[in-house]
Amino acid sequence: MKKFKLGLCQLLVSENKKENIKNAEKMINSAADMGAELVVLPEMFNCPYNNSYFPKYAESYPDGETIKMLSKISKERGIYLIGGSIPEKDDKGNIYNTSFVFDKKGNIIGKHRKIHLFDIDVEGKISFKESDVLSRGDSLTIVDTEYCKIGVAICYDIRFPELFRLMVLKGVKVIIVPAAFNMTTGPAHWELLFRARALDNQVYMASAAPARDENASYISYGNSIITNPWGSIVGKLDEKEGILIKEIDLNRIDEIREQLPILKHLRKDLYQISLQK
Ligand SMILES: O=C(O)CCC(=O)C(=O)O
Repeated sequence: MKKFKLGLCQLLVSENKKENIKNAEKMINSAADMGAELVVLPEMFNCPYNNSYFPKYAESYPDGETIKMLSKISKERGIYLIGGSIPEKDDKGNIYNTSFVFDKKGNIIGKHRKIHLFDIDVEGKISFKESDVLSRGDSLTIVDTEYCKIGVAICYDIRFPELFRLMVLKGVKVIIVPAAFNMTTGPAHWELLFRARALDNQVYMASAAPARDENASYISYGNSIITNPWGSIVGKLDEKEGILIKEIDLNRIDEIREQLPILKHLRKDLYQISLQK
């Protein structure tokens, strides 16, 4: 199948975990009602994006309440679901920023633990140090679907082009990056990063972000987005809660790669990137 409908859910995240889970379920249902076959949630959609909340909101696979809801709804609605991300606890007590991915029968088909932790300090604007609380993941995440291979990364991961090129060299055609940019780096870099990764790799890129809450300790930029292999924006939300549904046409990837064969023109005799683990 060369075309499918992608749905992004941009939801408002509160301090109430149960409410967040309920809201996510409601929005997934709406996206499915609107015809989405692959639905995406934002980064940390069940928990405010703040280190002090992550340990308390963390849950383990497979018994966590958020994880169970995601599996149930993907089965009920017969959709692929990229469950944004949530704080995940392993059996050693490490906490990760993790995206759980489900197929149309509610089976888990992928689990991405954010590889690059968001440790930044932009003077006078924003500081964040995920590594104070979170551990980092160590693997690429690629899932097989009936449409194509789909890559998954989380937020700050998008700033590392090697990761995306590696996924594309492994045959990925669509890359989903649940994210929560902020009011400093969002206006400056958000669109640019999604357009650039799509253009560099001639793939579709998409992200769902939390809706903006001006009273939160970390203010999300919102602007959930889909970019295409030509580097253009296919659709984008504003800062409010909302759902974006767009058709993904995989034929466009083949056409553009035929006309502008940059992946064929790689000088692998001169340079190469490889996975070390
Ligand atoms: O890279 C950025 O500017 C934002 C990253 C971020 O918010 C995150 O990784 O959660």
